[in-house]
Amino acid sequence: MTSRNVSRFWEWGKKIICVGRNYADHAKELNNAVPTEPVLFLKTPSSYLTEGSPILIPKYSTSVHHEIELGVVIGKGGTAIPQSSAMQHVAGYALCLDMTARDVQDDCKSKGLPWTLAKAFNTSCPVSEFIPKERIPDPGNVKIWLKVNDQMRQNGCTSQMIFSIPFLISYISEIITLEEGDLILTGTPKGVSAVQVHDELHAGIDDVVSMTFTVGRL
Ligand SMILES: CC(=O)CC(=O)C(=O)O
Ligand SMILES: [Mg+2]
Repeated sequence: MTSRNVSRFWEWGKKIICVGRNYADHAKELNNAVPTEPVLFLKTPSSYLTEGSPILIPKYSTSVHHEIELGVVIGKGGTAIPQSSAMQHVAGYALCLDMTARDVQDDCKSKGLPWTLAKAFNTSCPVSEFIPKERIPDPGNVKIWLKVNDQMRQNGCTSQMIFSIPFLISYISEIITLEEGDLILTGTPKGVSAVQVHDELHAGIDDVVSMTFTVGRL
């Protein structure tokens, strides 16, 4: 059997589990309650996008927002993983965008429908190169930022997260077995806004990684 390299996790087609409203400042900017339990939703493997290809706004949306997030790449699977050993299951990280069709999400929310159309469309999960675990010794204190056409739009720190990475791994794995190659998106800080065709999105974690994506339309 040929062994696969987790540093190309987006090619594996594993789960993308997203945490919503994990930063109080972002929950408040969208008039959402600050959660007392993690809010979870999923993206599909066809959401993945790597640098060099454009983010495509779906035909059914006129308001796709950027959400910059730290992604956690699972290296060792497990079910009901205790918080105390959760970090042993992490292979590394990726800077990620949770592109969101906000107009569609608002409509789904008002009708009590799931967020799939808003969150899981093709190209809705642009990712950076894989960041080995050793390069981020404290993932609970990492600055993540995003500029649109050179203007800073999001500039947050993972220390603002309501639920920590070990807690999230433990919580999620009680419900959904985690596997090697799965990705957890840990939520976005404030500053989300709509992107336009031809916009350039440039994002980074200082001294660790940066990534650039352009925006197109289907
Ligand atoms: C309201 C949202 O879209 C939640 C979300 O994805 C987040 O990162 O927060
Ligand atoms: Mg998000």
